[in-house]
Amino acid sequence: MSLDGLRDLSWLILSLSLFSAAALASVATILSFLIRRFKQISVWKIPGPPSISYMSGNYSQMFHAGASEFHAHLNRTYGRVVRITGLLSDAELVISDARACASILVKDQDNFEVIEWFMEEAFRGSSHRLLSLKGAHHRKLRKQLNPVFAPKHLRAMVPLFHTVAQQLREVLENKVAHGPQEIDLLNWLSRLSLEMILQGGLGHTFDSLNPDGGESEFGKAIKEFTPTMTRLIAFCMFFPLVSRWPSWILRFGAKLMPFPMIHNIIRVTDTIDKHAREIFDHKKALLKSGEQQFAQQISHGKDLISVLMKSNSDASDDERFTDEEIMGQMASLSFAATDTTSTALARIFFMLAQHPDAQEKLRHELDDALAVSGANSLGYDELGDLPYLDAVCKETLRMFPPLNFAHRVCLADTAVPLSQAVHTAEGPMDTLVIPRGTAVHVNIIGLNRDPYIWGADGNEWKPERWLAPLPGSVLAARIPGVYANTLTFVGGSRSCIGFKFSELEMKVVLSQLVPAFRFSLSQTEVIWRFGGITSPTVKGSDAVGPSMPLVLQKV
Ligand code: HEM
Repeated sequence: MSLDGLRDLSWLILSLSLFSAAALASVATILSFLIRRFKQISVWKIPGPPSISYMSGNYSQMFHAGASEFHAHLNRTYGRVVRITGLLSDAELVISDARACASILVKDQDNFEVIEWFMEEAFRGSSHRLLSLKGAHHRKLRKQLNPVFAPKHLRAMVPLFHTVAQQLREVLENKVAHGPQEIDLLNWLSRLSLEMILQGGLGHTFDSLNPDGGESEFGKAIKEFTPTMTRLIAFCMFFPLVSRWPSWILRFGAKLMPFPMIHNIIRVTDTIDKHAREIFDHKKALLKSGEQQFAQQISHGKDLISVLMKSNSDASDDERFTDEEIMGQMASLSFAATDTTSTALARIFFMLAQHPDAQEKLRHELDDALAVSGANSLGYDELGDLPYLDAVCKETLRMFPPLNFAHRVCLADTAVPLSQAVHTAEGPMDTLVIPRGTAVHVNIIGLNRDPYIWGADGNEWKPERWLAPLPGSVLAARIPGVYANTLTFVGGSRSCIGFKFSELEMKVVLSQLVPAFRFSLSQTEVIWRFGGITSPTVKGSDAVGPSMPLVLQKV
């Protein structure tokens, strides 16, 4: 056979193989869908809202900026277990039943994969990452990482937190030096939270609180991460089908897809990775140069990644983090820590502005504590001993969790017990059988406000509820959360690793700003919009993005 003939034959074989592989993959996908549809018959019996579109089901009601009202409607009308319709009329579940949440988040957690981290894994370039890992590998790395967040390391971080918070205090003092001013506080809290995790988490700075400086490329990418990810939730139904594929294939396929939001997430994660690598290389070089050089970092070597790198040098081979894993950690910590904490802080200041009495009470408590300490800032134990400060944080995080949902996808058919039976047309159902591939939205805000748990005033912001013993119904519910009987930081091995870091950061910032400024609502109406993280926006200014004007006045 001639050379040309051989070439034609190999092309033919290659084309046929590709065609057969594509045909097989399509048949497998369709079969998997059909099997799931069949298994989902029991899920369809669960009451839920009518679908409004064959293509997108209830997604346009569930995941748009004004969706909070729809989420509350689901709880009011259908209760703690609600069936909604997803993409291509797939059945999905929205669950705030405490026992079911305990099964999904803790007991049977290996059967319920985190959609966001999974997607992060799919779209990131490097072959090693940390918090996007699953099952045993995730548990192993999480176990190794937990000590980095131990109280002794957080305690050492308090002076650094105060320095950053004081920097913000000075910026704001300059702004209100000649009288009360309306200030977009969210903008400053976002810069502050970024700087806190940069300095406290990574031992680095982008000088984010410089009033003359712009936003860093890293900061922009961090801000874009969660909203971009949330837009991708519609694709979650396909993940169980591809979850075992290597990430380089997923990434290659994702680049070929005609969806700008997928290209966006690749760009965002690449940018975060690029900066994480630069910061890591710098830290590694310092560590090599010796203890003295390492301590010259902005955090004096007390940041989380420095602690990890130092303990890593002494770790045994099988416990040692690879460089790639440390970098993956740096990226994950940065985006997990920034917008969550800044919007939580923004909500606290907003509530204090709405409730001047509570603001005054908090100011008194902080002023008294400062007077007793005789210093210009409160230490770790002093901050931990202030009951009203604690109550304000807990109540705000209960009523307004920055993340309304923890999204999961079921990886294996699972029987999930319920605290309270669901009433279907065919009678009560006290165990849910969730088929593989079903998306499950753990309804954090629904459980945090459940009137059967928290009482008839569960929907009201009342810090005082934390100053007395909690009602027996709260303890009886056995809420599987790591923080204050709420799901704000969820529970199980996937719970928020940084919740104590975040709590401490919030308390430090409140202790610096509340004694210095009086906060009141401005004439401009602020509304809170759902979008992965619930954030404030000026009513009618959709294009401008999140912002929260408040009036600040020197005390
Ligand atoms: C008010 C602030 C915060 C809130 C409300 C919050 C909430 C959460 C929630 C709900 C999860 C679980 C998501 C899921 O399972 O679907 C989570 C995970 C995580 N958070 Fe936070 N977070 C906050 C601050 C922080 C901070 C400051 C850090 C780092 C210093 C951090 C680091 C992480 C990491 C690394 C994970 C993944 C844990 C894992 O998969 O093992 N978070 N967070």
